[in-house]
Amino acid sequence: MAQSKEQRILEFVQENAVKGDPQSVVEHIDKYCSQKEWAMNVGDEKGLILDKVFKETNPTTVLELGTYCGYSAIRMARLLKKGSRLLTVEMQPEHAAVAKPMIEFAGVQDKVKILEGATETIIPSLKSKYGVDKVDFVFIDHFKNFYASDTKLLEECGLLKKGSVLLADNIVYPGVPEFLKYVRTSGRYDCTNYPSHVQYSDELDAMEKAVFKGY
Ligand SMILES: O=C(c1ccccc1)c1ccc(O)c(O)c1[N+](=O)[O-]
Ligand SMILES: [Mg+2]
Repeated sequence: MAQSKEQRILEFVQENAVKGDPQSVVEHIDKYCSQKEWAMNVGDEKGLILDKVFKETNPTTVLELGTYCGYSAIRMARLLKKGSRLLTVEMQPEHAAVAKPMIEFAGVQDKVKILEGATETIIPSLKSKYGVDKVDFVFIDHFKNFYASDTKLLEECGLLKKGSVLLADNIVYPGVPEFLKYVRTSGRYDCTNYPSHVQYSDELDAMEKAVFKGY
């Protein structure tokens, strides 16, 4: 069977990056995806925004919606303080099958757990099945049509606390208008927009930070 783009990215990392060095893995994914084949990792420019907001939050419990090849999970895990954990949800098995060895190659497998399945199923199980009380930081980067419904689901499941930070990718491209309207008009979030560009491109994009104000 022909190799997928995601498998080619993994192979490039395994053959060129430094094993056990998450920064090297991140840099090599960016190198491949900027020079060889575009891919929907959050990328280097928006990755710096992710780093900044993540460091400001200094989270203990992190949730990611949309693992893809593991780039942003590895990027966040390299900044995670001791004793913290990152749960990342991926619906597509073929992506999870690449992300797992990618995360292991980066050496962050003890901090990162991939949850395979649909967010609408997994989010309601986080407390009972994974022992989550509240999430401090949520990076939202999965199916664009699910951003708004999954944000409301996080609220309904009691997973957010006053100060929980949501950071959403793709505010401009492909765009998430329902999510943006909800977080900006519900009265439940303090929002900040971070203009940027589509990964590995000059096209405009942005990220949105939405800080939960409490129930
Ligand atoms: O939807 C796409 C997309 C659309 C068209 C072609 C390829 C990807 C996309 C583009 C940039 C992203 O950062 C991203 O997260 C996604 N995504 O699918 O989740
Ligand atoms: Mg994205």
